Amino acid sequence: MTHTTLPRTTRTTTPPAPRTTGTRPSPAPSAAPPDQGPDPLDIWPASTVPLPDEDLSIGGVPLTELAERFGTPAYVLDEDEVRRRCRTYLRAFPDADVYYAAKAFLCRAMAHWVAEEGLGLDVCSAGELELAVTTGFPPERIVLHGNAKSPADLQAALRLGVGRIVIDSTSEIARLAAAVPAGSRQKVLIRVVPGIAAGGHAKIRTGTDDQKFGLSLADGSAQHAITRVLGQPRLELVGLHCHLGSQITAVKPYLSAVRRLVGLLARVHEQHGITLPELDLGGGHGVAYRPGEPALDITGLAGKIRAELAGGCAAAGLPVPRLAVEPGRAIAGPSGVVLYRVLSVKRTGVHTFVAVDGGMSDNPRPALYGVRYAPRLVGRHSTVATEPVTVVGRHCEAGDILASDVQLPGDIRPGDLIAVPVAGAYHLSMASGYNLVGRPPVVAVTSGHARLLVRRESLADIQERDIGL
Ligand SMILES: Cc1ncc(COP(=O)(O)O)c(C=O)c1O
Ligand SMILES: N[C@@H](CCCC[NH3+])C(=O)O
Repeated sequence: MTHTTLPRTTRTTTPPAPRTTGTRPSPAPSAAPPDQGPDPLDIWPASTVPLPDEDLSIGGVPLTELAERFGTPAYVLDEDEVRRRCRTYLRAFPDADVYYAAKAFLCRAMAHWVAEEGLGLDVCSAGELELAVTTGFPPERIVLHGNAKSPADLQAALRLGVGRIVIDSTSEIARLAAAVPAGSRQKVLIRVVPGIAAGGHAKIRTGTDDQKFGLSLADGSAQHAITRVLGQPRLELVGLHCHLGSQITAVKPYLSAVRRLVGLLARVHEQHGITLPELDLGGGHGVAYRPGEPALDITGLAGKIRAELAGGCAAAGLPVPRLAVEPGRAIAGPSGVVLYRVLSVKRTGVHTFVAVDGGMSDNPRPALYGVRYAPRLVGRHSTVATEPVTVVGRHCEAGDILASDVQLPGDIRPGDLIAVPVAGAYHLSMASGYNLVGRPPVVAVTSGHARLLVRRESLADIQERDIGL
């Protein structure tokens, strides 16, 4: 069996340092003194520089200028930060295939940057797939996922020639095999559930049994699926896949997964006499949403995975399979910032509610997982002491909370600009049309320039879809 390495033809060899690294004044005007905890800017893109009046620039562009030019709410993506994070992965995993998980955030520019950097792409729908391929993303560098792939997903994958399809259920096997044109073979992996609990919230843990993803090792479903796939001449089983969950900040669960999957590779070798050449460990690498929170160290993770894999394979008498990883959040998350304008401030006697012009329609994460963020007033220097406030959205739900119990100046008022870092992943990709407010635009910043990547969803867009009575 053969396997292909992701071509990295367009990647430049020396990653340039972020444009403004080293230009943050030290100490930064808005940075906390060392004895007062971590620097609040630690979780911002590396290009972030404090400006007068509590403004910040990202990619060389002041946030106040971006808010003026593009309106609010607006999502800002630091292109250099995205590229720098891609390169960190390629350096940490030089012998592996790194697939960016499009579900974290995808637009044409993002697909283009990721392709240029030499990564592959993990997609989970015909929509993500078509957007990437029509942007020029090489289909052979794409892996298709999904616990419930529709006929349209599979047809698009086969028509466009994706590199890998990850089998997630037994019923999918015959269906996929039947759709593969005669005379050709589709490379597939089997998504294995190793029975490992990891991830930032119960709703995003996928390595445990009894949830909707993958095929269990414990009950034999994974082994059964392997036998079934091997019986399909139009499918070429190239390896095993496993995705433990998301927002994982420890290395240990990954090492446990490696041990269990190497065990399965050894059993496959024994039972079927074949050596599977690939092992995809999925994504899930956690990031800090607030200063001082833990984040997974990618280079450390890579070294430990490599060692565990080499040791396990040597002990089992197997060659080391080619590794793949699928980071989403750790590439897109810290590269994005969202800007909101304050619309109202309400004091109930117990809480101060600072209501902004976005909300759960552009960021459902606090409502879904209780995630906490670190919003910041930008563009106005306040001399008033901070006090605890709750930043809420504009939607018709009391649970439309963006950040609870955060410190903002006591004179926070309508018209103020608020910026929230680590907003690049799973905000807009999970955005909804709730209350028909329209989804915010996406703006890229780099080298002192800003450009619109995705325009704001207008009332006309919304009305156009509704064909009437
Ligand atoms: C199969 C698969 N790969 C990769 C990812 C990316 O995860 P993360 O954004 O946490 O790195 C996900 C989402 O959790 C996933 O389901
Ligand atoms: N959507 C989740 C992560 C799930 C990842 C997709 N499998 C989040 O916002 O954290």
